Amino acid sequence: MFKDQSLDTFLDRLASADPTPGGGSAAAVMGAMGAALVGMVASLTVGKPRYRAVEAEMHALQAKAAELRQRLLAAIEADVAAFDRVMAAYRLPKDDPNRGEAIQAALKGATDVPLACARLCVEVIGLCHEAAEKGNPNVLSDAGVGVLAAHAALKSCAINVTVNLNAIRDPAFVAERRGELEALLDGRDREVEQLYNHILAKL
Ligand SMILES: Nc1nc(=O)c2c([nH]1)NC[C@@H]1CN(c3ccc(C(=O)N[C@@H](CCC(=O)O)C(=O)O)cc3)C=[N+]21
Repeated sequence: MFKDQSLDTFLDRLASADPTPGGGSAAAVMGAMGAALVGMVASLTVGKPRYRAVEAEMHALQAKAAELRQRLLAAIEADVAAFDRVMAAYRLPKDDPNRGEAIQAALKGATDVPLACARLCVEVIGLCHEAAEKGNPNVLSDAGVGVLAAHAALKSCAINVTVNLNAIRDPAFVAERRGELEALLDGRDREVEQLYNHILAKL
């Protein structure tokens, strides 16, 4: 399991010529890192008398961040499985009558994994706002790193969804997924840029 490997081993495998883990798994790692940074802000806020007013919210934030981190960590593995299936389908003999269908089915799976990951990243970005606004100000910069990581993850998921959709021949599937992706991305650059600038100004 990739998630149980050391960071060093994971990065070696990412850098290798093996197709997986690929950019899809890297996106999930970035998202998980964003969630972990929200967790850090919440952990450094709870239990301190100075932040008693936000104690309950910070506990909830901590729990939500932990859950999202767990789900994004699972997406590392899910993306490996989904993209391995794509590679395996492409490697079927060219004259195999099932090859085309196998590729299409695999591409759909390899689209839905990063799309699900994108949804989680949008949630992490939402949590970063709360961490920045109500968390311990000593770690405001960490909330900033978290939102940038989650945003990089979201946009990376969008790249993988898009590249796969471009090879899918089912117009209804493509339109539906593209629509959801656009909704997830809508206004996000501006939102993150604003939070980033707000954080920078308060450091
Ligand atoms: N959910 C998802 N996750 C991904 O990680 C993902 C994705 N979708 N969609 C597409 C991109 C691109 N990507 C590649 C990785 C390795 C090769 C690769 O190893 N190519 C070899 C050929 C390999 C072979 O044919 O055996 C080469 O170019 O020489 C290609 C493409 C992963 N992506």
